[in-house]
Amino acid sequence: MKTILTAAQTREADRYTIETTPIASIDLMENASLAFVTVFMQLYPDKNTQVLICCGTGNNGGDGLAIARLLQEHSYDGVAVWIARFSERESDEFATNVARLYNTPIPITEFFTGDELPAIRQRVVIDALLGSGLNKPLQGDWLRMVEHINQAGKPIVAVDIPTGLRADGMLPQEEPTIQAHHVISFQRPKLSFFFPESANAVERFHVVDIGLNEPFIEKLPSDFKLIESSDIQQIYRNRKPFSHKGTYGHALIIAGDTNTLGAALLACGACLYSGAGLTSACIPPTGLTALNAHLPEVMYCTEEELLTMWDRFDAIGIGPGLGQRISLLEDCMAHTHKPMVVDADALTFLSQNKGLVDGLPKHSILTPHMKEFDRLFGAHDSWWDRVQTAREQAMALQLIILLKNQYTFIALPDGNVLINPTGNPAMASGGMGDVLTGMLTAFLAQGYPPRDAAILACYLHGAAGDRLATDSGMAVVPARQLIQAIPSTFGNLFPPH
Ligand SMILES: NC(=O)C1=CN([C@@H]2O[C@H](COP(=O)(O)OP(=O)(O)OC[C@H]3O[C@@H](n4cnc5c(N)ncnc54)[C@H](O)[C@@H]3O)[C@@H](O)[C@H]2O)[C@@H](O)CC1
Ligand SMILES: Nc1ncnc2c1ncn2[C@@H]1O[C@H](COP(=O)(O)OP(=O)(O)O)[C@@H](O)[C@H]1O
Ligand SMILES: [K+]
Repeated sequence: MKTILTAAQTREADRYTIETTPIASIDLMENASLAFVTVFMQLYPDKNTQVLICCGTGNNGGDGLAIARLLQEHSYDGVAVWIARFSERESDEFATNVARLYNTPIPITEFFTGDELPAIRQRVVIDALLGSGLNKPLQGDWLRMVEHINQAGKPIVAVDIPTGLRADGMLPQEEPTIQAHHVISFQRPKLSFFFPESANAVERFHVVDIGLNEPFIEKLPSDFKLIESSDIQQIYRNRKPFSHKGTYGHALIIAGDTNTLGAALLACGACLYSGAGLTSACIPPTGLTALNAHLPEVMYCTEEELLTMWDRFDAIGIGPGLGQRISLLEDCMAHTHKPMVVDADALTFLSQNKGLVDGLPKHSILTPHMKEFDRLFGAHDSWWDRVQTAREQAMALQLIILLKNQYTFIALPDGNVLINPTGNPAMASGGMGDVLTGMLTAFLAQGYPPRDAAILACYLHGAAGDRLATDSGMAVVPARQLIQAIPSTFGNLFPPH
């Protein structure tokens, strides 16, 4: 897992690296600029691309100047530089790089006001106006220049972070920023990239290593960690020789009502395809034919039968499409003490009966989307606040709160918040959450601790969606199809020995 840093912590890592390694600040800037240029050249390999680099006079601007020089050294001969001299202050590294740039043929235009800026004729703009040093909203000349650049309608590649976007903390919806098509961010993605409020500022981001001291960074106190594929490799256990269905646990899905049986079928299908040894479905009798037709591997269990069967199940997932059958949640809570997965209608029921939340088995996994979350824990104006609440509630209630979104936040009882990097907008359609519930239940049934089950399920759910969207070029990934891609996604990530 990678620790996500605040802007202040990035400065700390910067200072520590300079103090403890034989690297000067100006060389660190050169590293960062070279790392940027390496990715930029992959994005725009045509050396005839006309590039305008807009620089401030701090270190972000210093990066921009170095990038201009390096692009020119790599034979990009249509490079031009604008310098926004809206402040008296210049950083030392900026000053050094200006002097270096004046030794090249690159045209440099300096602006002392944001009024009457010339039209942008270049094909691509690099935004190096302000970086993580941002300390107030853009206004005046800065704002005019940022608006001018956005209005030019050219692809924008931001250095480190789009100008105007805060790296962390609350993101006011209406604050203007550069609207970047790509952001090439140094050492770590910024926390704000994972919040929906940054959608206009960041279309895609790339992260480059610039040589900051990694052991120091990993020791910095941070509540936020980004999940990586290596974490999945560590957690996942391949199926063993001589194993049998009993080895992989018995999962129970309590879901579906007469008109919402599909949700139950999706959750059961995902549970089956995620490797539970046995899957039972407690669905209404009217769904039996559909269950047998669609998922003959899954066993049917009536509400009456449940009364004598609770002990047989290794894990229970409850909620998708449960409708009127919601009293089953209380039965379930009365009879099982193992962590369970609570989703959809079961979450709504909890938000109407808040006293019940305390009675959930510790380390149970709640899977609210934004609206379900706010119904449970109160309205929030920003994702920053929502995630803070998730963290506090996960600790107070000793539950795992999986706050679903493009980047799902997994708030753990120990106060850590994990961010899942997989998944894409092709997955934004009904039933996708039911699939996640089935996957979570399957991993719990297989004996993964709840934290590991949450990480595995979120990561593989998104990875299966990414495989279909990216490798198979599907613009929309229906939940049913995602279920079928689960086994091959596993197989791809963990080839059998
Ligand atoms: N963190 C690192 O390890 C490295 C960072 N580098 C670069 O350094 C950048 C940070 O540089 P700086 O700290 O010099 O800051 P910036 O270049 O982001 O900003 C310069 C100055 O602008 C002023 N300012 C902030 N918000 C403003 C606003 N809304 N309107 C007008 N003025 C405003 C502040 O006084 C700030 O110090 C990073 O984003 C990155 O691009 C790289 O040079 C290499 C190493
Ligand atoms: N843009 C997106 N990128 C990645 N994942 C997404 C996106 N939109 C939705 N998802 C995933 O799909 C699921 C949607 O869950 P939910 O809203 O509960 O769906 P439903 O109730 O229809 O089953 C979540 O796991 C979420 O992370
Ligand atoms: K920038």
